[in-house]
Amino acid sequence: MSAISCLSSHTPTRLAEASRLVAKVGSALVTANGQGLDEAAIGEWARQIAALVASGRQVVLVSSGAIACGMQRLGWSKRPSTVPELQAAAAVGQMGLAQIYESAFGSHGLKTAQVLLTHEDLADRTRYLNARSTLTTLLSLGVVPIINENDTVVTAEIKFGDNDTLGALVANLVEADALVILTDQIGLFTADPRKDPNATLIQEAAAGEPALEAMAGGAGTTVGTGGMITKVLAAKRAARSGADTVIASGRERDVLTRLAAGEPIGTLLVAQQEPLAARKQWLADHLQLAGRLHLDAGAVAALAEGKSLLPVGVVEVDGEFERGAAVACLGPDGREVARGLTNYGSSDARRIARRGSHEIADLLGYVDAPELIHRDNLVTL
Ligand SMILES: Nc1ncnc2c1ncn2[C@@H]1O[C@H](COP(=O)(O)OP(=O)(O)O)[C@@H](O)[C@H]1O
Ligand SMILES: N[C@@H](CCC(=O)OP(=O)(O)O)C(=O)O
Repeated sequence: MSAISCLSSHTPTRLAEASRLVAKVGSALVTANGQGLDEAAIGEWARQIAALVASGRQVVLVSSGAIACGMQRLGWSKRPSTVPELQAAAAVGQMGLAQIYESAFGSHGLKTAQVLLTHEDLADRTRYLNARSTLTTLLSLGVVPIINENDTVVTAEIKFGDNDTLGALVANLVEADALVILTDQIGLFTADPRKDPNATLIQEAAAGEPALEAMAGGAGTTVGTGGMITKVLAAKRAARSGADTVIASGRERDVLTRLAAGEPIGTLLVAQQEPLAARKQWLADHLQLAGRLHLDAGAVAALAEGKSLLPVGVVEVDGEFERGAAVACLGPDGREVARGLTNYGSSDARRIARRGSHEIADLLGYVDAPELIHRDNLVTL
């Protein structure tokens, strides 16, 4: 049996016990492949989510489609190439999304809340905690939060871009039990089925299994962003907080309610690790880091054993950063092995790199801490 073959596809899945779910619907689905918002499909998901809420579950919906909807409202047949035009389309289209969700859920007696997030909102610890308490309050009030990226204010460099990543970060933020990614395929295939007619569906695998990344390709249409690779990586991220991920077709009849009843549909990517502590989770979810510390092999081994990072194991420091910044720790092969919040800014870190902790006072004239990164502020990857 290969590492990615079915584990237990005929037994009810853990989704049957999931009390908090994040469902993500992709651009291609929401907009019927860019042809304007698919009201019938949106009505179907709203009906199913209303049934889940009525049964005591909490559901967060991450919905794409602002840019595609805005393009249609503005009468643009081609996706614009400039960032301000894309942002303008998103601003126009987000109104369409909000309107349609409000009325679809309203017809089932449910209230919705619009939450637009950026990468920076989730990287800043205070804003992250604010977003978390707002979302959990909305859920406890029985409201369905509808989340999208705040496309209008972000620049290309700091965009989530695809909403799969955003869905995973939201699943971690609210500590969801499951992330359900609905798309235009019935699941993850061994290769892109648009290109390989012999591709077969993966029914179940471990989230984070490296072989999955080799199978997953890019977006299938010009409307979608990211494709399957971002979904596979999203499952890996969501697994860090213990959430299982399902990739399934949003056009499958009653897909959400059947999944929540434990029925195996699409591809189930099972979280296999113990959930990280909330603070470490936040650290692991940073998409951008302020600098990079190059470690020697001994330091890499020490981190793997759960120890703090001492300056003696750091051979080089890249970037300019302040004390308290989130930085990457790279092994001798250049791979990121850990990340953490540094006790020293970059210029001091350079001065104490390769030196024993007892030398810090002489080198800097002060000692903040004997470690460059304390193990409580460090997460290994
Ligand atoms: N291994 C794979 N299995 C299934 N689909 C794949 C695979 N690799 C690439 N794809 C493509 O990913 C597309 C879905 O991603 P995307 O276009 O970004 O949609 P969405 O807007 O739902 O995120 C599919 O239409 C398919 O063409
Ligand atoms: N935030 C963008 C969505 C980005 C996007 O298309 O993502 P995806 O649904 O993952 O292909 C929008 O609303 O247009």
